[in-house]
Amino acid sequence: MGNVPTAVKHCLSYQHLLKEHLGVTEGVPPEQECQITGFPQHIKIVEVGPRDGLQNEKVIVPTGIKIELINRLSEAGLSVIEATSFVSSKWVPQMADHKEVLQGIKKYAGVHYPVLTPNVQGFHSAIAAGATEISVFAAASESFSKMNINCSIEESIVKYEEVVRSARDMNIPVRGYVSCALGCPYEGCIVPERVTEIAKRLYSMGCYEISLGDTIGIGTPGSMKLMLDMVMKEIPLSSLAVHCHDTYGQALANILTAIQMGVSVVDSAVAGLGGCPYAKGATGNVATEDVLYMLNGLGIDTGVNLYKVMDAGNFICKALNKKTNSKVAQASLSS
Ligand SMILES: CC(C)(COP(=O)([O-])OP(=O)([O-])OC[C@H]1O[C@@H](n2cnc3c(N)ncnc32)[C@H](O)[C@@H]1OP(=O)([O-])[O-])[C@@H](O)C(=O)NCCC(=O)NCCSC(=O)C[C@@](C)(O)CC(=O)[O-]
Repeated sequence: MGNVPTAVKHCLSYQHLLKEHLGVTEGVPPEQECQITGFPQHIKIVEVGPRDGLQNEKVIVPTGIKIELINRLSEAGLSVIEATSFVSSKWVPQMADHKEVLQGIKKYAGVHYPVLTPNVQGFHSAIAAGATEISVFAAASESFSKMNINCSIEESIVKYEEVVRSARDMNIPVRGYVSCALGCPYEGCIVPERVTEIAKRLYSMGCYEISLGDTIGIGTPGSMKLMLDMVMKEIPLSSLAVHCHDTYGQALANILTAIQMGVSVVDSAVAGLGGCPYAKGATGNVATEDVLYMLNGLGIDTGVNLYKVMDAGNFICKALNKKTNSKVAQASLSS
């Protein structure tokens, strides 16, 4: 839990809401009574806002703003912050300043700053810019793979094998994404067998963690459970993460389902920023603030200070001239 005091850890929890916002003074259960058994005791949040959250912004965000956002997120106690992506600037112009961002941020002790790399070219650029952890991103949908990275799933796996081999030679940890794990914007339904197969291939080539992406936020607790039931037979639970977008308002329910099944790594984006340039209509990732509020209410430790994440959310929303997508931040701003 680091050195975040308990009072802060539980800020904006159910108890806080009752006492501070609704003025209830009697019968408020102590925090520990809200710790529901059967959940992981600690959840690692992977903050993807600076990359997944910003990559879809049409107006180029100044590099200094991106750097300040990441620094604020580091100060909030997040242990993993996906900083940028080393993809082609012709494909994703918003990430063209990857080198400047990675080199400009303050590197906090104990905080990991992975970056996306689609091929060996991206890997070498990332390493030259000082990356110490990378992610590769495959899809469970053939059409999405073509649209997103201009190659088939099989071709992407061959490229990633080369990236992972190069990374292993340099002791660089690699995270693997499987997009369209609960549905595809072009093909619709994606069967769990396909997701499992791609996840297994990424895991066997050496990815230490597999993040299962509901790219278009179409999943429900039912489809999340079906998919995880199958993937969990092939990949250790401790190596799985969920990456939920909130297009259909199901993200928190899907995350709750996943953590009830023992998943202990959750991706999210500050202020619910985001969307994928190659998944038309997909809205942002689940908001980090909302995930934290739910986990705080369950008495689950994250080591992250919700107030500081909200502050980072206010900062970036102001810079983008946008309203936050976080329900918790909205409620807090209006109270
Ligand atoms: C993968 C490529 C590069 C293939 O793009 P391509 O055009 O097929 O690549 P190519 O190898 O034929 O090269 C063409 C040009 O791109 C350059 N190039 C080639 N590679 C790189 C590189 N790494 N960095 C910089 N430049 C690069 C290369 O140098 C060349 O430049 P030119 O000679 O024309 O001047 C392209 O399709 C691309 O960059 N796609 C962007 C994909 C992306 O960022 N998508 C969004 C992130 S994924 C996501 O959001 C989903 C996720 C992860 O969040 C999970 C979920 O929600 O599901």
